[in-house]
Amino acid sequence: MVPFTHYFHAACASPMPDMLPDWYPAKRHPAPPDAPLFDWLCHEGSLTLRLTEAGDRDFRVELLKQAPEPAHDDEAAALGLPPGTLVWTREVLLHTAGAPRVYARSVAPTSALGNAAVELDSLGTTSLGHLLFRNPQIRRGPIEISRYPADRLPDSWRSEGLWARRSHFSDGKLQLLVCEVFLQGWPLAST
Ligand SMILES: C=C(O[C@@H]1C=C(C(=O)O)C=C[C@H]1O)C(=O)O
Repeated sequence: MVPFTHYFHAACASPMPDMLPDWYPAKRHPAPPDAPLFDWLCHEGSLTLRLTEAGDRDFRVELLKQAPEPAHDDEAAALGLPPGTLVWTREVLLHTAGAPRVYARSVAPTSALGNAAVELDSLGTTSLGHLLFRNPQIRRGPIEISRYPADRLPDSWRSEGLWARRSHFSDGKLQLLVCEVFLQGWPLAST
C-alpha cells in the first residue's frame, strides 16, 4: 500500500497550472486600473520615449536575455503559431529615474524577423523602441491589457497581479509581439 505521505508529497511536487494572462482590448477591459497607469497602458507612442521624458532622460535598457525559446501559449496564439513553437525572444528591464520600471518581453517567429533580423540580433542595450518607431513601414496593432502571471517575471521583480500590455508590430514581413509589464511601485512620482 502506498503511504499517505507519498500522495501528499506527490501533490505538493506537481507543478501549479500555468496561470495565463487574460488579454482584453485596452478600452474594453471589464476592470481596468485607474489613471495614470491606465493612460500609460493605452499610450500608442514609444514607451522608451515616454519613460525617457518621465525620468528626465535618465533611461537605460538592461538586457536580461535574447535567445530562441518556446513561445508561451498566449504568445503562440497571438502570432498564429502552434503552442511551444521556438521564437526569437528578447527580455529586458527598462530603467528610468534610477530604477527598473517596466519588464518587456518581445517575441517573433524566427521566420518572420524580416529585414530587421540583423538589427534585432545586435540590439544589445539599445532600445527596441528606437528601431520600431523610426521605421514608418512598421505599424502597431491594437493594444491589449491584462494582469500578468508572477511566475513569468524575473525573480527579483516577481509580484502577483501586475498590469501588462501587449501589441503586435509588423511591416508585413516582421511579426513582433511586444509585451510590457509595469513593475511594482508604479506610477512614477513625476507622472
Ligand atoms: C516597443 C518599445 O520598445 C521598448 C524597448 C524594448 C527593448 O529594448 O527590448 C522592449 C519593449 C519596449 O518596452 C517602445 O519603446 O515602445
